[in-house]
Amino acid sequence: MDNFPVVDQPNAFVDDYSEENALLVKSAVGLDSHLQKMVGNDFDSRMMQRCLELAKRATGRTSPNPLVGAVIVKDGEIVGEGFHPRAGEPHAEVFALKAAGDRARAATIYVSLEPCNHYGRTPPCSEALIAAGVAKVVVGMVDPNPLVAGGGIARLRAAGIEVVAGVDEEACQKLNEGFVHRILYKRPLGILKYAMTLDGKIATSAGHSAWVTNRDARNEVHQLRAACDAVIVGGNTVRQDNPYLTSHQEGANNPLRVVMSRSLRLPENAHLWQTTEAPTLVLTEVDANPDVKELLRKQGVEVLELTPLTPDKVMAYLYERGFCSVLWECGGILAASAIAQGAIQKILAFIAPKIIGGNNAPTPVGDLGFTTMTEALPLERVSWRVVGSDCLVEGYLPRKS
Ligand SMILES: Nc1c(N[C@@H]2O[C@H](COP(=O)(O)O)[C@@H](O)[C@H]2O)[nH]c(=O)[nH]c1=O
Ligand SMILES: [Zn+2]
Repeated sequence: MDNFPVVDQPNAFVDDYSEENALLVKSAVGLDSHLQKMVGNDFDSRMMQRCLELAKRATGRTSPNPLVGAVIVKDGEIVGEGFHPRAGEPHAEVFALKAAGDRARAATIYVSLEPCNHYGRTPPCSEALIAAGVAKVVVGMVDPNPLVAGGGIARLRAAGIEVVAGVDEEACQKLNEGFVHRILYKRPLGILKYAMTLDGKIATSAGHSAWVTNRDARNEVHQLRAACDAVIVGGNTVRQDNPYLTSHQEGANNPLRVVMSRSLRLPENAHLWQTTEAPTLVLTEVDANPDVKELLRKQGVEVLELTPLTPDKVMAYLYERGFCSVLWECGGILAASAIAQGAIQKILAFIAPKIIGGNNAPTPVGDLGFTTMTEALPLERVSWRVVGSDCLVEGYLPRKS
């Protein structure tokens, strides 16, 4: 399944694309002669799904840019593919065009995000598509970036190219929800993830939390981390759980591990400082213990002072750092503060069918100051699915007006 040379070596294939590779890709997508006869939405949707598959090859590596995939089809055959590997490198369309060469002329290109129309770190893809002589462009979603925002589509149409927009739009939007949020609100998308028992506890009253969920759910969390730019915990979580916060997957992205600690009462030896597969950033306040700062820095940990250290300030800082999505894996007190400050938009709650009891056992979200049920935050766009023996509930917090 993984043997697409054009995909596994995104940059190499610019020069390396061969007829043989084209055939490999073609058969991998299942474009046999009977599928070549598919027309209209089924075919468009299939090609857009392929774009998304390609885009995901760069999961966690493109911020502040989006994940984008492109496929060029000529006479029912894929003649070029590409994806955006990271910010500063060519866009998906450019890789696909290089791969297709002359075969791009009069072809259709599928791209999961509207082609850009601006000179950024790279020249506009709209002009590259016009120069290559493509006949039709099928777009997944319009680019919310004000530098593009429909301008790419308009430019292509003005050049006489047929443009179809909105194919599998929902899936395209979902893949880049962090990028879209970043562009619209000038903050990374905040995702609060927690694992609780059926009676709403994240640990026993003695603080023991390994493990609430089953292995499948934990694997899912690792994948989630690989798709995020940063993961945030508070000092308490470091002291109690001594987590790694990595994606635990060979070759996958690891997020920046962020610890928020005003007091800097942190253990001298923690997995976070002793593992090097992912960078660690400790955020604290200006007057925090200088000895601990020194000790952390000596262990290769980046230490920064943000005073006052609040969730919104942290998200503002991570936005400046170019991040699109940030995973909050903190305890209830920090989670409540992050929700109250609007630092969290999305909730992922793993629910394990276990009962732990205990009046003092911690819960996923601390006090929000609500006294009546009418104040409860109603999640929107809620969905749930079974992950191993657990249930995963996903939803979005309403935006404050
Ligand atoms: N990565 C990507 C696009 N990204 C668009 O271009 C912006 C970044 O431009 P630049 O700084 O030049 O890389 C990014 O914010 C988004 O609006 N566009 C596309 O057509 N295809 C791509 O593969
Ligand atoms: Zn572009």
